[in-house]
Amino acid sequence: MKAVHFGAGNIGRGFVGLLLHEAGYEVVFADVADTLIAQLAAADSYSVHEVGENPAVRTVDNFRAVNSGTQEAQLIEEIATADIVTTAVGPHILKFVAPAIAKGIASRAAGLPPLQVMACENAINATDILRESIVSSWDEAAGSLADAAVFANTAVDRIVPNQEPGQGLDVTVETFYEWVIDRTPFGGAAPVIPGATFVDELGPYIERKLFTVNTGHASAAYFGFEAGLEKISDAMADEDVAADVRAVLDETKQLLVSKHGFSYDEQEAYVQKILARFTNPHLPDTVHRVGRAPLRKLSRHERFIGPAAELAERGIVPEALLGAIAAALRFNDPADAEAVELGQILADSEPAAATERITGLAQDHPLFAAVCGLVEERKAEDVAAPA
Ligand SMILES: NC(=O)C1=CN([C@@H]2O[C@H](COP(=O)(O)OP(=O)(O)OC[C@H]3O[C@@H](n4cnc5c(N)ncnc54)[C@H](O)[C@@H]3O)[C@@H](O)[C@H]2O)C=CC1
Ligand SMILES: O=P(O)(O)OC[C@H]1O[C@](O)(CO)[C@@H](O)[C@@H]1O
Repeated sequence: MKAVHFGAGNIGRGFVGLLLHEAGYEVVFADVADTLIAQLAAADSYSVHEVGENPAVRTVDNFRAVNSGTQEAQLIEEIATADIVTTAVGPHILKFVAPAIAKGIASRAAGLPPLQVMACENAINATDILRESIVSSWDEAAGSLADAAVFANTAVDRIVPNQEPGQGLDVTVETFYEWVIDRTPFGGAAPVIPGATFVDELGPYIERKLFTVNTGHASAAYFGFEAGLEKISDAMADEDVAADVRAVLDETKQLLVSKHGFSYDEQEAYVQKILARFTNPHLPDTVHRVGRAPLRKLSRHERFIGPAAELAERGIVPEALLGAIAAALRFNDPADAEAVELGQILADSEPAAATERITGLAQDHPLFAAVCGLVEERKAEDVAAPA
């Protein structure tokens, strides 16, 4: 059994690649980072260090590597003969990996079972996003895409921080993980991945994960950044930050319980478990990594505006989420390209235009005025800031 996995970064090596390896797949890592691909090609194995409660070290071997930027023919051949293709490249990168996947699917020999494609990204229905891009570059002469590939959405959850320099290919991760996969597209022929959980209705799980783990984690990052703290565990040790994060998760809990019918107690237990994960002092995780890409995180259906908009539509003012959005607007990390772009939008545009551009909210949406007020405040701070 062979899996081609795009993105040999933190989640690629420390989570998806590990679980595919443990499921018995030979993993072919595809990435555009030359040094990383050279390291993987030269290595026989790497270690995944699980830190926190019940720490463990797992070894990954039986992998190969291909440079998806420079070795297209080899990549297409790997995909043509694979059982599974997965990605962990970032939601905005999916459109760039789609053409090679389309060509690989088109090159499959007649009689092979359909290629099983799963995007493992922090985005609602990331595989659908990938499939749309594959459809756009599909060559109709190759026959029916639906006969040649099956696409399943997934939700992935494991905190994998940026790795310390000098660690080589080894990855430090938290002990917890959850990979939830929509079983329904496989029609009885789902892959056997013991570390994954297959469900018949993925939607509520994806939304619960994004609006709890990711909303909470990013809130800790933005509140922590505002408080001048560096590590996520230090941010969570700060009483004010912890209380603000808790208040945010109370609001998303209210939405998730009423929208998806999770019981109050079940959601509370989920929140408690996640808050404990954020405090893990063994993870060298920073507010800069967890707060990365604020424009993506502030977009319309993402972890802040998504739940805040739905609460506002229900007549509820999401005070705590608005606090987190205000903190996100202050995430001016000069090393983060999206944070720099966010600063530029705030500087160059009028409040209403900036709000629309950053959040995708329509001006007549019940959340718009409150967010626009925050944008206005943020702009005033910049104007008032010393040069
Ligand atoms: N790190 C974490 O704790 C978690 C991350 N995620 C999601 O997993 C995805 C990946 O995140 P990380 O592994 O943290 O990022 P990362 O930056 O460590 O890894 C991404 C990898 O993708 C590669 N890449 C970029 N463009 C590419 C292309 N065109 N073709 C092939 N490879 C390409 C990069 O070189 C890099 O090695 C993101 O969607 C993220 O939201 C989900 C759950 C947890
Ligand atoms: O690219 P993103 O959305 O910041 O993804 C990383 C996030 O995913 C998580 O691992 C949660 O699964 C968080 O640790 C982290 O904040």
